[in-house]
Amino acid sequence: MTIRYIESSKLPTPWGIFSMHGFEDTANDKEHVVLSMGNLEGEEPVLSRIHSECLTGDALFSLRCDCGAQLQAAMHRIAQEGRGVIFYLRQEGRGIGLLNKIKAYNLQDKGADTVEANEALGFGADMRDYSILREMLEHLNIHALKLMTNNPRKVKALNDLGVNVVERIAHETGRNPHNAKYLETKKGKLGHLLEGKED
Ligand SMILES: Nc1nc2c(ncn2[C@@H]2O[C@H](COP(=O)(O)OP(=O)(O)OP(=O)(O)O)[C@@H](O)[C@H]2O)c(=O)[nH]1
Ligand SMILES: [Zn+2]
Repeated sequence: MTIRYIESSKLPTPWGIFSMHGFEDTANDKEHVVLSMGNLEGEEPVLSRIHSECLTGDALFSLRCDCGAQLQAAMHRIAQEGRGVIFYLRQEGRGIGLLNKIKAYNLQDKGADTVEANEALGFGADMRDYSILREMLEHLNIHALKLMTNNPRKVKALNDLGVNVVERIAHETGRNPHNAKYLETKKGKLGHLLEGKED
């Protein structure tokens, strides 16, 4: 058990008032945030987003990726349903960290794709670990997820951990001229289910 629940508060947003729950991973001092709305308990699967930190996309308006648009769309959808949860996991850069992601972006500026850049830096294409979710789900009394994602590998990784993902909900948004090649690489090399539709 490395996840410690710390405290909860309200988080008013443009889409509605979420509850914000703070967790600490005592194994590496990472601080994770969960946003929730409505009553998560009970048998009905919970509309969910498992979002990996992307400082550039989530906070700095970067158009290199689709993260910011996906986060906003998830908040909007949960607010519309009145019930759901967003796990904001501090796994920046698919687990390689912010500074390594900037190194990877530098290689992409010179022509590498997102996978080649990670590999040139000595990392796997995706270094994320979702195992901390189990303790968070237990704490929140969540039994089954309807997961907003385009990434079937994420669904498989979760199911392998014993997390009950009963449905995948396509979550495609935020395509623009700056991230079109990046999204094609995610589709071609990382297996993301993307139809290529414009917003
Ligand atoms: N290493 C690296 N990480 C990136 C790059 N672009 C975005 N990221 C990170 O990728 C993570 C998001 O993963 P994605 O592959 O976009 O999406 P996903 O979470 O696997 O799938 P979805 O649920 O469909 O969003 C965030 O942590 C971003 O910081 C990149 O070019 N290189
Ligand atoms: Zn991003």
